[in-house]
Amino acid sequence: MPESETVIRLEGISQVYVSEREASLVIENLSLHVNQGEFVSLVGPSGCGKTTLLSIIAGLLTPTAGEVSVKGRLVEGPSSQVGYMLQQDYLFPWRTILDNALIGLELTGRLDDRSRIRTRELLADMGLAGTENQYPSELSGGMRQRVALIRTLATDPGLLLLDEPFSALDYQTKLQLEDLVSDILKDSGKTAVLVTHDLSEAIAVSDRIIVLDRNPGRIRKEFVVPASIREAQPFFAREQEGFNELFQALWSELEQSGGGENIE
Ligand SMILES: Nc1ncnc2c1ncn2[C@@H]1O[C@H](COP(=O)(O)OP(=O)(O)OP(=O)(O)O)[C@@H](O)[C@H]1O
Repeated sequence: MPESETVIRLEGISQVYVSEREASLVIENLSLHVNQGEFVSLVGPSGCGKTTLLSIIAGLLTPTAGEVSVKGRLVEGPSSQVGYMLQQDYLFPWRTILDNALIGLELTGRLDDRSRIRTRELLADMGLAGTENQYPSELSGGMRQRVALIRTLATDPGLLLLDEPFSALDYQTKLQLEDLVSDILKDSGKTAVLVTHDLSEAIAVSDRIIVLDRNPGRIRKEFVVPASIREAQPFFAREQEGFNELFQALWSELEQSGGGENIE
């Protein structure tokens, strides 16, 4: 793979958290490359360092050791190249839906007529036309999470970091949002890293799945999702040949890593 096609490069990453009582090695010597347009999921037992890794890629946390670069640049802090979406929508209750969706553009000094029109289009594309002047409390959980997604996409980041963005949603809404996110990423050629405890979700949306071990966090095993599953929309991916076999293989790895307890 040529250098230019690698979007995320983690080299020898270690993370030690130090508290008053102890120092704990949470991630040890982890290296990972993610290529342009790839959708990679991180799965693993609770506490194996998945969110810590996303924070390091996002530039919110400087690793204790190792190097991280995004699109060939060393990460030294947050960048508008990277969009981060979390399990909770963190919409501001006092701002309207449109103003919530525009906040990233506002904060990065890129709010103009064009970006405002584009954000309104995104709201309409995602079935939220007519909600622009409403407040978050007037919307359902699934609608609010779509607004959070639009807020993340409005700044047009090349890389999306998704930390369990669908886990608080009901099953039907979760499937709809998986399809939506997958379509958007495929159409725009964006790169994404998803943290999830849901193995079916990981298989349905990803090109590659990384299973992590804990104490300390390391890569245990990597699975490439077969083309027939990758090419199907997430909803139909679950019916493809090979889906159940991959689910069993992932489940077995997670059990051995001691992480069966939170896995769906
Ligand atoms: N700021 C911090 N200070 C000290 N320890 C931390 C800090 N953040 C995380 N940890 C610890 O580091 C370990 C990894 O946490 P992290 O949240 O990255 O794991 P995770 O794999 O995302 O877990 P989960 O699946 O439960 O969300 C855990 O043991 C956690 O308690």
